[in-house]
Amino acid sequence: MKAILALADGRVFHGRSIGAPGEVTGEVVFNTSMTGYQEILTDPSYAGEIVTMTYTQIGNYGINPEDVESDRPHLRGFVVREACGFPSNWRSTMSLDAYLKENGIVGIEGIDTRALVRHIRDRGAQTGIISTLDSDPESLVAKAAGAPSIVGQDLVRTVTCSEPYTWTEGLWDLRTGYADAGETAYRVVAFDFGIKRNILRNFVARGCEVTVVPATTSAEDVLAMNPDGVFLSNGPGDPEPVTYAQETIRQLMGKVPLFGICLGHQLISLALGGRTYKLKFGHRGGNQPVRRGAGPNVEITSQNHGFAVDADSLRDDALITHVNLNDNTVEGLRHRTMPLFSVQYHPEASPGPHDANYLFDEFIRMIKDWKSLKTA
Ligand SMILES: NC(=O)CC[C@H](N)C(=O)O
Repeated sequence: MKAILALADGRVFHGRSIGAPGEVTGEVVFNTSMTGYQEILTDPSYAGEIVTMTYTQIGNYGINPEDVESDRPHLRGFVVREACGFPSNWRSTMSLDAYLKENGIVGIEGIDTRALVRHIRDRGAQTGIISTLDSDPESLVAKAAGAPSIVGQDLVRTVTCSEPYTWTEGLWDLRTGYADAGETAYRVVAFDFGIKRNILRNFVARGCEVTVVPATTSAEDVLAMNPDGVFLSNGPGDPEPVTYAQETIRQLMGKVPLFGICLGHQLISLALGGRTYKLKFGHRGGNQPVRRGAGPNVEITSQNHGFAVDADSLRDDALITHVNLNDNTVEGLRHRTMPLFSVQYHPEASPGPHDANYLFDEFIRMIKDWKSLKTA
């Protein structure tokens, strides 16, 4: 079956349908990871986005029920050069195409993804449409141009959990699979703005009793749970309209150690009085170089964000700890007096890289120090 991808600025690509038939609009972005397509499909941060994979063949190790970051795919559409129809992997239980169909995700293959990515890099990420229903390019471009922009929308409300829950699964091991929770020493409350499971697994692996709470939970309710630390998760879309979370974070600052990843980092920055802005085409991939501190230390990181924190908008009480070496944008910060730090990238990255995994240990250290101060 034929499918068309059209961009708001008039560029049109003709290809073949993969996954479900239909028509979807969203922000067209690209990801340069060579592996991890299951994690990308199920990362709630991609809600509202049509994701293009730059790697030429996707689906070659199939789909398994374990390598997921949430219970279902969240992105709006999926664009690949070639969707592999004959996966080879002992863990695979179905093909990419079957998985997309089962979950109602509209996709397209067989287009020149290099041309698409160069276009987005030159002109910027923008709204687009994938359709198997409408074959008129002009009509599709008009629909893409008329689709709502990702800027100004609160997409967190569309992915957050409705009730608090406890998380007990630890990290995965090749021989034994996912670990069970062992003895717990710290109580962590994790805000679900679109949380990825591997973050929760990293907390469990470090002896945390983890309670996940909805995005709209009040500071008062969180403090009533008597946490040793509070985590602010990744999540989709523009951080600016998520004002309720910024207010909650403002109320929690200085009362309990805080750690934020990606959207959580952006929300912390806004709560500190900073500003965020939309990047031209974002950072999405597994090889983004980040400089740590002022010295020569570089981490290769996994990233997925379309917005960034404006360095000039941060006051002196926020110390910029990490910087992206491709474009010098802010990748991490720490407060000079309050127990609080955050990163724009993903220390939990599954399938890696794992250079930044030490950040979970830093949070545990911060919790320990805070606990000993309280009891001193
Ligand atoms: N992974 C994330 O948390 C992404 C944060 C935010 N939605 C952005 O695109 O910048």
